[in-house]
Amino acid sequence: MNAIGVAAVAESYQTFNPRAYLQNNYMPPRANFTSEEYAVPWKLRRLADAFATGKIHGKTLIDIGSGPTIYQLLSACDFFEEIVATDYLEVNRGEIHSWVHGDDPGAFDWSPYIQHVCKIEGKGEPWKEKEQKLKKKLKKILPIDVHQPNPLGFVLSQPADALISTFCIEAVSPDRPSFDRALQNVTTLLKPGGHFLMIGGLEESFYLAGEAKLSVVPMKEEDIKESFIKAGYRIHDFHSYSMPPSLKIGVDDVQGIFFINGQKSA
Ligand SMILES: Nc1ncnc2c1ncn2[C@@H]1O[C@@H](CSCCNC[C@@H]2Cc3ccc([N+](=O)[O-])cc3CN2)[C@@H](O)[C@H]1O
Repeated sequence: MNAIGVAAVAESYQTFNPRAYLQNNYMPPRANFTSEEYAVPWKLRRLADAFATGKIHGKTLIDIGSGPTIYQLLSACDFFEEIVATDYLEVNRGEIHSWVHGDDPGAFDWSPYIQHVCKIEGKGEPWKEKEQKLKKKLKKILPIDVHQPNPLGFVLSQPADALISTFCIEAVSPDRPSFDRALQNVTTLLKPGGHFLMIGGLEESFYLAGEAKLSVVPMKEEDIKESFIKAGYRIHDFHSYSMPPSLKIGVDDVQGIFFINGQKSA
């Protein structure tokens, strides 16, 4: 492991500002729900379609590097008994805790996301029901370090039935070998035969979150596929999205977004 690079990443995250990060990526123009040509509806569609197959379900889903967001869990919540959110930073775990417990008037408003997901899932589910369902299932919000062979420490009782992760591993890995090692580390948390849904940035080298400027290891489509195969996954589905110029707003240099559905070999 590139210990110096990983330490530098950890240092850079000390000034990560969750509110600035949410503003940059989860408010307009990126949070434009009018068409799936925009990034957020594209991501929500990928996740809704993956869970709609009914093939990804079980007792526990772990979200790797949740950040301060919960949108990535909205379509999953019908298919798991419990959902575990994780992040390296207490400030991000605190943002999720505030949303779950509704005890902070300044907490981020995810209702447009919940309404959009209910609409595209087409089950006629009232959005407040989905909101309550997710809050009830989000039972644990744990510290994680994907660079540790045992990313959750020894907290986990048994392997998860599925993993999900959005924009995390490429944004915390100084180089490709570190990315591959981190993917292998988190794969130990998943049962054989379990699915891992990952969304992330393509060809991204940096992003901003308030004072913090974070480095990202630029990954191409083929790099992601190769890393998943090396980590022992069968690739069930892969989609990529190209960032329109209107969404290149200076908060990062991301060129596109990938979605991958991998199944851990039994
Ligand atoms: N060692 C570690 N282990 C686990 N998690 C760790 C570790 N270190 C930091 N973390 C944790 O991982 C981080 C996850 S947020 C990473 C952001 N990724 C880049 C950003 C995301 C984004 C979002 C949306 C759109 N879009 O167009 O819609 C584009 C883009 C592209 N830019 C952060 O929560 C940190 O706290």
